[in-house]
Parts: sequence; C-alpha cells; structure tokens
Amino acid sequence: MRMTFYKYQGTGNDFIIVDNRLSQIDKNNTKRIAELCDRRFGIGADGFILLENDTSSDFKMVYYNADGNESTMCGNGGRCIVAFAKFLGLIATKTEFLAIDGLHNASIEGDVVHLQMQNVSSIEVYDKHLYLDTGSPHHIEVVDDLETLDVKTIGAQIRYGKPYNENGSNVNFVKQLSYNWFAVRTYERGVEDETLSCGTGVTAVALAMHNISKTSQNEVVLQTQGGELKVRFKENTNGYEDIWLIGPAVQVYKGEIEW
Ligand SMILES: N[C@@H](CCC[C@H](N)C(=O)O)C(=O)O
Repeated sequence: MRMTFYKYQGTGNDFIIVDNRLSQIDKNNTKRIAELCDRRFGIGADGFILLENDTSSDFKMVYYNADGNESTMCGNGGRCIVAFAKFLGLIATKTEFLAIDGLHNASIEGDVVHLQMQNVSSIEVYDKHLYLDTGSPHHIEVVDDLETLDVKTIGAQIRYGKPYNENGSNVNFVKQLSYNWFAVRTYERGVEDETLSCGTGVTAVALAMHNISKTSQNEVVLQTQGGELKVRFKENTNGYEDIWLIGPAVQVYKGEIEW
C-alpha cells in the first residue's frame, strides 16, 4: 500500500505523521515503523505519529519512538500533531485531543503551539539528580560542561543503569544561563541518542529547576539544540498544574512511500 506521510519538526525534534482516520495502518508493525524512522535507509525521524479518530475529543495521537515501539507522551510530537490537525482542517485555533497520558488542550497561532501538559504531583530530588514524569519519565542533572558533554555515552549509561534498567528513562543535562533561562541537552529513550529537543524533557527541567529554587519564575525559557521553548506553570500544594509547553511546530514536506 502507498502511504501518504507528512514530515514535521518542533525545535528540531522530527516526526513522520500519518492521517490514520481510515485505520489503514497496521499499528503493530514495529519493524516497518523503525525502518521508516531510519535516517539512512528510511525517511528519517525521531518518532512516528498516527492521527486517529476519537469519540470524545477532536482526535487521538498514537506515538512511536524511532525504534518502532509505541511509547509514552511526546511533547514536541503533541505540538506537531496540533499543527497537522489544523493543516487537515480538523480544528481551527483551539483543540482538545487524546494522547496516551490523557486529554490535552492546545491552541495554535501561526506556527506557535501552546500545549497543556498533565499536572505533576511528584518530583524526586536526589543528591546529584532529579526524577519526574511529565507524561514520559525524565532524569535530570545540572552540569557545568553542557557544551562538551558526551550526551550519547553518558545518557545511555544512565538510561540503562539502575534504577531505570530496561524500561529506561530519558536523560536531561541542564545548565542555568540566567534567572529564568536554561540550556538543555536530552538523551531520548527509544531513539537511543541525543535529539535536538524534547518537549516532555524541557517541561520536566522547568518544573525541576523551580522545585529546587534555581528559579522563582513561573515562565521558564529552555534553550535546546534545535531552538527555544517556553514552559509556563502554576505551583499548587500538591505540585504543579496548568502546565503549558509553548513553541513552534512546522511542516517540512509531504511524501509518499510503500507501507
Ligand atoms: N520527544 C519527546 C519524548 C518522546 C518519548 C520518549 N522518547 C520516551 O519514550 O519516553 C518529547 O518531545 O516529549
């Protein structure tokens, strides 16, 4: 079968997105999804996303990592699928859609997408790192040598090491640039490499840095390798709510390939 796909990127985190409202894609074909995401033998992407019908919201997002396995929430992918839904004429400027971690509100103006993330009630603070789940699991370390750090090697050691083991965690390295500005580099589970940006990752970094008083601001700017993102949030007695991931989502091209 010939499959029409769209390539999107959100601060350099890139995705193959397919309109699967007619259920033409075999969702268990891990091998084919991994082949399509391969940067030498396929289209090349950090992830593969299906847009599907949902009975109680505008659409459903099904997310796969580049290894072909369905995974947990993708923040940049979530922003890209909102732009795709607008391109398809499914939504105007506001939407509510379903992802693996529940319903998300979002809005789009130009190419900037505001995506609401789930509330966060637990942040684990350790001597040298923090851990929290923003729809996907995130290990966070503050470092001085962010520019020269071997993110792939050190990220992989942490991702496969204790306590995460096979199930793994994404790993974020952070350097503070000013009172509300942080540079972030992320090793992504399922891509098993550094990506240019990770939406759930920068969300986790913003909340974690606020939690350990590195910033007192409720809007934090995150500098990723692929561009700038913002995270807005409110603190409550339980943790954080009203969390918004804000940044551009861009269609790169449309293509056709054998599924
Ligand atoms: N790129 C993503 C995160 C995708 C999921 C992650 N690789 C995992 O499996 O946990 C983002 O923008 O949030």
